[in-house]
Amino acid sequence: MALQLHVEAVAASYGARVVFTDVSVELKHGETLVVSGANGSGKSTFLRLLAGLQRPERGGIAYGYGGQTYGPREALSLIGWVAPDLMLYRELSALENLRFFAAVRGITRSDAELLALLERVGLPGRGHDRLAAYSSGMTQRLRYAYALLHQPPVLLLDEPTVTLDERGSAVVASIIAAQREHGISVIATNDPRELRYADLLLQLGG
Ligand SMILES: Nc1ncnc2c1ncn2[C@@H]1O[C@H](COP(=O)(O)OP(=O)(O)OP(=O)(O)O)[C@@H](O)[C@H]1O
Repeated sequence: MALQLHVEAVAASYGARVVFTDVSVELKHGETLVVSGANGSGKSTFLRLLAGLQRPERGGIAYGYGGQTYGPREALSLIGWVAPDLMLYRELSALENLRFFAAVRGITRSDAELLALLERVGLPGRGHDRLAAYSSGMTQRLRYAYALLHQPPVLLLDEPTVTLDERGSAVVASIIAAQREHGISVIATNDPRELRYADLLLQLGG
């Protein structure tokens, strides 16, 4: 099914601090939007609005999918989210984390499917290790497994390759490429190397 994102004249503030105003974007199925800008320009805030974790002060955000329109808060099952502040359970193994989040989402995944997903993100043979024993780059890889668990047509990636090595960055590149078949990606980044993913570029902060 085709997925579109419509963002119209959106503004965000925290109290008296205006982060951005009048941001509009149209994203079609298969496209990748890169959101760029200096520290504090509002990249994470923009992704949080798209994920329905925060409401815009003004303007509208809507996803079109299968002939229906969804606001961000109604679109949770359509969205996969990777961000540095995404918390996973350190006292559980990778596999247990994925089983838990599958249950929370009300989806059924066999252990074989979950292990295949871990292999896809570059964690073969590490499914039974507790996260407390994971490095920061391994934890970031697991965030991708979490985000892809329900095969979402919308992938929201905040600082996608933070803490990842070259092979980890290559895994991310293949996930973004695969997402072009499946829906859209929105990437918030300060890393100039990641501008190459952009079909559309949104520059925040002037
Ligand atoms: N929960 C919050 N309460 C108050 N102000 C906030 C909050 N979150 C963000 N801000 C402010 O909003 C502005 C934008 O922050 P945001 O994290 O969206 O920027 P960013 O472009 O993602 O930054 P970075 O590149 O450092 O990750 C900053 O001035 C920040 O201080």
